[in-house]
Amino acid sequence: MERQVLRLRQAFRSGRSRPLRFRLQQLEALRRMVQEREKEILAAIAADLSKSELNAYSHEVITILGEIDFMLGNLPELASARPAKKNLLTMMDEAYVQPEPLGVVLIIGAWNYPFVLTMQPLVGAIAAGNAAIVKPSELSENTAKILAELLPQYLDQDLYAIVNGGIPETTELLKQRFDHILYTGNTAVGKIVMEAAAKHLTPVTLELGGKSPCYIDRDCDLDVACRRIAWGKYMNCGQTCIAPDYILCEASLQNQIVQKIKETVKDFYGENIKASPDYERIINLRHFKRLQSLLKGQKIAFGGEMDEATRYLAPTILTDVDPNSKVMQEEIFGPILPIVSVKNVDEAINFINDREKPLALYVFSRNNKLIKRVIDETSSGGVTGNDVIMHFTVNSLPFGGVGASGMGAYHGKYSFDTFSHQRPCLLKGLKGESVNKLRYPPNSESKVSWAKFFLLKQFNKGRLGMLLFVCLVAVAAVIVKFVLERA
Ligand SMILES: NC(=O)C1=CN([C@@H]2O[C@H](COP(=O)(O)OP(=O)(O)OC[C@H]3O[C@@H](n4cnc5c(N)ncnc54)[C@H](O)[C@@H]3O)[C@@H](O)[C@H]2O)C=CC1
Ligand SMILES: CCCCCCCCCCCC(=O)O
Repeated sequence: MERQVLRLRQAFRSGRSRPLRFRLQQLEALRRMVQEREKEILAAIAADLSKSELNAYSHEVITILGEIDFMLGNLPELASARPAKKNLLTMMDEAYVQPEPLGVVLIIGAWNYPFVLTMQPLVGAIAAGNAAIVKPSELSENTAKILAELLPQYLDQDLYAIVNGGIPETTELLKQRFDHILYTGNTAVGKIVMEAAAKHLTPVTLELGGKSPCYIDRDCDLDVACRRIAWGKYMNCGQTCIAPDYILCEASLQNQIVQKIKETVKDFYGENIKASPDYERIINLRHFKRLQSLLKGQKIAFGGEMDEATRYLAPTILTDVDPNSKVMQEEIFGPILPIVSVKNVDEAINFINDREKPLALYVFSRNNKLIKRVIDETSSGGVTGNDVIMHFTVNSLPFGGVGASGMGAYHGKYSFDTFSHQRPCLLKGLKGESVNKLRYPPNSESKVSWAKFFLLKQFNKGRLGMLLFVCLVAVAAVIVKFVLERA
C-alpha cells in the first residue's frame, strides 16, 4: 500500500494531473468507459443487488453520466482564479482565489449504490486535479471487480488506482498519509476513518447514514404523498441512505396511509412482488437477520413476508410504533416503514429535534408555510418538500450530512470544492513603501489611527478632509499639466 500511495504521490508531484486539458481528457475517458462498457457495469450492479439492468441504469449510470457532463461543461470556470475584493491598503495589488488540487485523495465507497458512491467522488477528484485511490465496498464484489478491471484501461494508471479488499485492506490504506479522505458508509466506521485521518491531520468528508424522518401533514394529497414515499422507501429494497426511514403523522391518517401505500405497492410491483424485476433483495444474510429482528413485537399492518434463502423481505409497514422500540433506535436500511403518531406539527418538530440530525428530511403538505416552518425549526443534511430522494439528483445542491449524519458535501461544484484548496493569492509590486511605513515598527498612535482608517474604514473627519484635499491637489496638478502642455 505504502508503495502504491508513493507512486501516486510521485505522479501527482510531476504536475501531470494539473493542466485543465489533462483533467478534461481523463473525464472524457471515464465517460467513454461508462458508455463503452455499460453492459458489463450494469451486469455487475445487477448481480450485487439483484437489481434489473434498467434500474441499475437509472439509479446509478445516469447519475455518473450527468456528473461527468457537468464537470466537462463547467470545469474551465470552476478551476479558474476568482478575483477578490481588496482593501484600501492593497487596492493597487492583485488579489484572487486560486483553486488548487489537494494531492492524493482516498475514496472509500459503500455497497448500496456501488457505482455511484465510488465514481461520483472520483469525478470530483479528477476534475479538481488530484491523484486518487478508490476503495469500493467488498460487499458489492461484482462492481468492485469490474471497476478494478476497467479503470486502469481508461484512466492514467499512475494517478488513479483501485484497491479491493475488506477491513484489513482498508485498515492498511488508512495508515497511509492522504490529502483528503471521502468515506461513505456507517457511522461507526466513519469514526474509525476520522481517527485514522487525524493521525496525519487529513481532512475528511464523511457521508454517513441515520434515520431520515418523513412528516405527513393533515392538509396533503395523500395519494401523491404515499406514491412518492413508497417509491423512495422500497427502491433498492430500502437500502438507500436517504430513504424515508419512518413516517410521522397524526393518528387519524395512519390507516389511510397504509391503504394507499398498499395500493401503490401493487401498482409498482404487481400481485407477486417476488417476481417483479423492480424489487431488489437484501445484500446479505447478516443484514437480512438484522431486519428480521427489527420486526419482533411490532404490529405489521402490511407485508412482513420473507424468504431467507433469497433474502427477500416484502415491502412492510408497521403501525402504532413505540418511539422507544428497536426499529426506532437504529437506521433501518431495509423495506420496513414504521408509522409513529404525533399530535401535530409541533410534536413532529420536537420529535425530530430530540434525535440525531438526520441525513434527509421529508415534509408533505399543501401548505408551503408549514413546510418552510419545519425546515426553519429543524436541522438535517438535506430536505425535499413534497417528495423524497430527489434533492440527491440536483447537482447544483450540495449533498452531505450534518452532525451524526456526516460532514462535508459533494456533487457538482461542491465535489470540485471538496477536493480543492481555495488558495488566497495577493500579488504586490515593490513600490509604495511610504504607505507601508504605517505597519513597520516603531508603532505609534498616529500609525494605528491610519491603520484604522485604511483597514476598518473608520473615517476621522479631519483625516478624510485632508485626504480629499490631497486628491483635489493631485487632480488640479494633472489639469494644470494638461492645459500647459496644450498651450
Ligand atoms: N451519506 C451517504 O451518501 C450514504 C451513506 N450510506 C450509509 O452507509 C451505511 C451502509 O454502508 P455500510 O454497511 O457501512 O457499507 P460497507 O460495509 O460497504 O462499508 C463501507 C466501507 O467501509 C469499509 N469498512 C468497513 N468496515 C471497516 C473497518 N472496520 N475499518 C475500515 N474500513 C471499513 C468497507 O470496506 C467499505 O469500503 C448506511 O448507514 C447508509 O446510510 C450509504 C450510502 C450513501
Ligand atoms: C430517475 C430517478 C433516479 C433516482 C436516483 C436515485 C439514486 C439515489 C442514490 C442514493 C445513494 C444513497 O443515498 O444511498
